[in-house]
Amino acid sequence: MAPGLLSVNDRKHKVTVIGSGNWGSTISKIIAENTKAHPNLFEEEVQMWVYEEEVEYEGQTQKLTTVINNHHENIKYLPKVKLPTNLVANPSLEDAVSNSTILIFNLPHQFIHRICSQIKGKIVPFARGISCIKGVNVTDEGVSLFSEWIGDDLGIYCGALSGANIASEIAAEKWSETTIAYDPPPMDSSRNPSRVTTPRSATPNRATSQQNAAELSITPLANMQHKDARGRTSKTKLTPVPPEFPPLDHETFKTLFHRPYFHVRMVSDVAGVSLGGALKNIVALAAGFVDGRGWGDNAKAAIMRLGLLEMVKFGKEFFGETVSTGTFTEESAGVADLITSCSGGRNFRCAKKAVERGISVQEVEQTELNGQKLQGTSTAVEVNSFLKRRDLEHDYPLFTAVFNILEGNNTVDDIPELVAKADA
Ligand SMILES: NC(=O)c1ccc[n+]([C@@H]2O[C@H](COP(=O)([O-])OP(=O)(O)OC[C@H]3O[C@@H](n4cnc5c(N)ncnc54)[C@H](O)[C@@H]3O)[C@@H](O)[C@H]2O)c1
Ligand SMILES: O=P(O)(O)OC[C@H](O)CO
Repeated sequence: MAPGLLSVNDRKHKVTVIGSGNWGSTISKIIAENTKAHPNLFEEEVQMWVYEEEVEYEGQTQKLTTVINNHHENIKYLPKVKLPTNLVANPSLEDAVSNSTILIFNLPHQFIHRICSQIKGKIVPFARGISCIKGVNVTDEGVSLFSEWIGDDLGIYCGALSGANIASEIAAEKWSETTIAYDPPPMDSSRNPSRVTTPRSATPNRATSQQNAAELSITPLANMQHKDARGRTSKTKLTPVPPEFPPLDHETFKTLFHRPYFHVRMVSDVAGVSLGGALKNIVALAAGFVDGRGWGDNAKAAIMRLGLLEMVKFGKEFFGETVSTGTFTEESAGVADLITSCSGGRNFRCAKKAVERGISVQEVEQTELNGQKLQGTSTAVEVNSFLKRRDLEHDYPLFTAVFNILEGNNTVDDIPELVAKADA
């Protein structure tokens, strides 16, 4: 090689996780284990941005970041789980993301807008993101995915991770599966022809044929305008990943997240994966309501069936026919997440306790979750305001019932009659 020239893949990716809650800390643990295991691809040290707060530890008031860095445990949001020593808690958002080429967004969805405005223009231009956020972004104009919103706001490409993933089980290294949707512009995977790629299926849930073709040839940068799986052209003109870095493709992301106890399936349906994670939280509240009322497993199964139908309908109606029904019915991000969330998720548990005690779900959240945040309550309100503006509440009777129960307009006893309209 000529002196001064970098060989392909001389550089490594630096990874930052933005968020350090129950799931943020668990995903950080997984990633730090994998960066250590794959030094050819990633810098070993992983940054984890922590929303700083004071905690009581060993009889003293200390900063949460200090406790995490000294004792390798997030005592507030993921207690009793040892975190890898190559995971560094950082209270400065700007510092945590500086020079990072992979950004993992993992925090309650209500905080993401402010976080993005803080780091806009301060990240590596060719960085790529993965959103682990379970929620949808609802504005007056409509509903969008956080992966899209993050990508457009920061001028990067962002995929999505979601699955049947109760954090505490995964942190304890109990086996589970997840789904990562990543459908980047062809240029990302095209500029490294030396990389060996395996042929991918042509089903809508696998890498697109556009990607396959792109991996085998160099795509001129002039042709960078990219349509994703649902035909949406990104507003962002992306900066290509330089050739001295390993490509940021399905293979690299699978390597970053896959563990023996955390199995990853890569797909391209970003909308389906994101919507599955967001909407199942509304259904999990309904499952908690009927369980708290003492109606048993048959009622809960009915809620899951109706919930799945409304999830698929919502995806098809507002995100187009290119959202794959298979994502909802076959992937961890769909039906599996629905089942686990309706069995033991926080939304389910808090809704159940609320009915048992005759108090609001928000009161249970405040008293029982030690700072962790429910996503189902705000998603139910946001989705309802979106449907109401379009006069579509009646087409989504379960989502609407959950909203009205949260608001005190209906009770759990009204659910059978309200959802019967779905079958009428
Ligand atoms: N916990 C799970 O089992 C799980 C599993 C899969 C996906 N998710 C999803 O992952 C996302 C993150 O969830 P989580 O469980 O890590 O969070 P969490 O429920 O533990 O929320 C607490 C986090 O919010 C942070 N926070 C509080 N106030 C803040 C503020 N003003 N600004 C910024 N951050 C603030 C806290 O520091 C803490 O990190 C959510 O969308 C959730 O639905 C959670
Ligand atoms: O605890 P929940 O209800 O936020 O759900 C956690 C995960 O999303 C389950 O996959």
